[in-house]
Amino acid sequence: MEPRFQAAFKAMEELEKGAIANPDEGRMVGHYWLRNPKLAPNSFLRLQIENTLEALLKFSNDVVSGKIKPPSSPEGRFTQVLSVGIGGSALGPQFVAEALAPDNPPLKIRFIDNTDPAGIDHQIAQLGPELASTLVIVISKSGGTPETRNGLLEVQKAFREAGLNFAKQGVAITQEKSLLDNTARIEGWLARFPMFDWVGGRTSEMSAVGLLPAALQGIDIKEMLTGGHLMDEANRTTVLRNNPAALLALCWYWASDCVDMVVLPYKDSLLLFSRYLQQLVMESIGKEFDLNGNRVNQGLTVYGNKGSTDQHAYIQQLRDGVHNFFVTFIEVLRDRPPGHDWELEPGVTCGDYLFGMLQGTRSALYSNERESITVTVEEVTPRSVGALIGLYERAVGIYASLVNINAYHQPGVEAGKKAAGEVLALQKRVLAVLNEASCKDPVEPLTLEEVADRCHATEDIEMIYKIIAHMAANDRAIIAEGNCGSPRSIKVFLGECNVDALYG
Ligand SMILES: O=P(O)(O)OC[C@H]1O[C@](O)(CO)[C@@H](O)[C@@H]1O
Repeated sequence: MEPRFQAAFKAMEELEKGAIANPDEGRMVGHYWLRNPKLAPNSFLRLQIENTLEALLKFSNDVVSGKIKPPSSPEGRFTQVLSVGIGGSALGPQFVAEALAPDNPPLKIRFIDNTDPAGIDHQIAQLGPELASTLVIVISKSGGTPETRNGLLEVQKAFREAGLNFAKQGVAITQEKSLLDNTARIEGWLARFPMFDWVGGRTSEMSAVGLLPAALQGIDIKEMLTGGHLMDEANRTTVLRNNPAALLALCWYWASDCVDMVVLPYKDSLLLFSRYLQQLVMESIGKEFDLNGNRVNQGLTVYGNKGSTDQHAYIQQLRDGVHNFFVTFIEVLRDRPPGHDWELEPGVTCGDYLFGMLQGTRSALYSNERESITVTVEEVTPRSVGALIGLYERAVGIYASLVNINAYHQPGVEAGKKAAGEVLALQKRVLAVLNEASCKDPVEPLTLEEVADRCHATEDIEMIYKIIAHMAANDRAIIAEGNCGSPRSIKVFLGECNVDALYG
């Protein structure tokens, strides 16, 4: 493997110097500069990074100290953060909050990371009167992701209904001049922080995306950056056996007949690490074509929660069942902060049990020829979390070089987004057809075949059935009579005719 690693190291060196490492999108890949701005290929980018860090530190200090206040909160200061974002604009902040937020943070954080109305309602309801002291951070690199836009619109509605001025409590993190940036600027939001073209969503935790929410929770973000920076330095050696990320990528390569990567941190606070890695690894490595255009269908499937909890869920299958995986144990040496430990039986602490479970599971797997990797950190601190993120970011990049794919684009995601748009367009046509039939006198109930025919979408009849079932279940003025279980029996019409839509 040595020559291939030397090629991967060279590619990484070029990437760090500002090469167009994401060729399809014509982009540089600069997340390593975030923790060492001196590496940035020019002084303009270096200053952008430094100024953004300085600005967000000042902003978070002012919010935490109460210098920046919400306009109409009885507490007189911000007490909550509501983060609206999805994918790379949520997973890092969620992981870091779970891993590092103190028990009583200066601001507590909540997330809206979906376009599920009930989920959004739940988050807003949980805030209750504290909405008045909630700082809403809307995070979207592109500034146009529909789920995030919907979350924003829902939150803004809640603010209006509570008689609050959203702009005075809203912060945008997005690329300059994106739709979100323009909205925030025109509406005069409290603050805006930039996302950079050369930082991908899934590697954005150490940009404003991850750093601002972390700082507001009282997490030492400079330590996170230091951890990432030190890890990057260790990963720059071209001596394979001394390079942690290269060794990790080598293990993945060695195990790549087993495409399932089970990540098991034995530490509750690292529960969301595997969820975070799911995007980082799968969106980066899961590719149809290699860089030469050959179909390769690459991928590593990441899952896992935490040990020893998962031992009582699926470890049975790992030990005895289908052998299509390798496990990564994340071992944390420090059980508790110093001075808090006690022996619950002579010579044994609670943490000793956790340790025993990890080692026992590892041995039990090994005895049945199931291989594993162990990543050990001394304790969960901002520095070690920064280092873990740095380790996996670099391992993904190196692995991508080994299998000759572009780790930094996500063409497959676009297909789903486009298809979702087509479903919503079809829904509008269905509504128009139903409206026309429902405006007749007498109303003309239609079968699904008739709806599909009039929509000129006979091939989409199943989707039309789904659209109608969904709308009928949601008080949308659609009346569907018949038996859901036998779609041919269904007849549909609207409860009222919308004359404007008919002629508009
Ligand atoms: O930050 P944005 O532009 O809203 O995108 C959110 C996420 O959507 C994706 O583009 C596709 O899932 C991710 O790569 C990204 O992290």
